[in-house]
Amino acid sequence: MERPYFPMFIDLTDKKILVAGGGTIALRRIRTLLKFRADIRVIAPELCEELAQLEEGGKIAAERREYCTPDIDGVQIVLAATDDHEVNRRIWEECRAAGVTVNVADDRSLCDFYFPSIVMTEDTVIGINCGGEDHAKVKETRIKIEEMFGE
Ligand SMILES: C[C@@]1(CC(=O)O)c2cc3[nH]c(cc4nc(cc5[nH]c(cc(n2)[C@H]1CCC(=O)O)[C@@](C)(CC(=O)O)[C@@H]5CCC(=O)O)C(CC(=O)O)=C4CCC(=O)O)c(CCC(=O)O)c3CC(=O)O
Ligand SMILES: NC(=O)C1=CN([C@@H]2O[C@H](COP(=O)(O)OP(=O)(O)OC[C@H]3O[C@@H](n4cnc5c(N)ncnc54)[C@H](O)[C@@H]3O)[C@@H](O)[C@H]2O)C=CC1
Repeated sequence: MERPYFPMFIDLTDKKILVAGGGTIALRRIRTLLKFRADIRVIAPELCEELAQLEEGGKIAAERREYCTPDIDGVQIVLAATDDHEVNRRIWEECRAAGVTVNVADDRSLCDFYFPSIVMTEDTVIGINCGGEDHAKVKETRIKIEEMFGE
């Protein structure tokens, strides 16, 4: 690994998280974040069906419109997960300028942190990452660990 990132286990219960984008990747990541009782707001012109259900169930807040700059005010963590590279890059620039921690799903070079793959048991949380270099290996490793725990 050329540039390993430090795995830091943080309390999400007091953090506001903004997710720009409401598609497949946003959904996968929000499902993970909800296990850690995060406070999540989604901004996207279109939300996939499952995210709409999470909104109806009161699990997340959502607004159906394009991302705009004031959305990052008062937020601690931002996930840029739209399908528009320019928008994701603009979000990164604005978060950088405002000192907000940001992850950009379509560009590993613009990630303050990588989104981990997670195996969670009753008393253990295992985060997996390959330094941004091998998404497939992260997934394989997650499956191996799940098998180890009999999940
Ligand atoms: C660097 C990182 C930054 C970050 O986003 O945080 C990143 C970046 C990128 N991923 C891309 C593609 C894919 N990623 C996956 C899967 C996962 N990717 C995840 C994490 C990360 N992905 C971060 C660290 C990873 C590491 O350490 O290597 C996981 C663990 C977590 C999660 O996403 O929930 C999850 C596995 C979860 C599990 O199964 O357990 C699949 C497969 C699939 O979707 O099934 C594909 C499609 C196939 C392929 O390309 O391999 C692209 C190109 C996008 C494009 O083409 O536009 C980029 C952009 C780039 O590399 O610059
Ligand atoms: N890091 C990872 O693991 C992976 C990342 N990707 C990347 O993630 C990104 C998202 O992919 P998917 O979720 O599959 O796309 P998708 O097409 O399912 O969803 C895109 C979402 O972005 C929203 N969107 C578009 N313009 C927007 C704007 N201006 N403001 C707010 N929201 C906006 C759309 O309304 C939609 O909800 C892509 O850039 C893709 O390349 C894809 C696969 C894996």
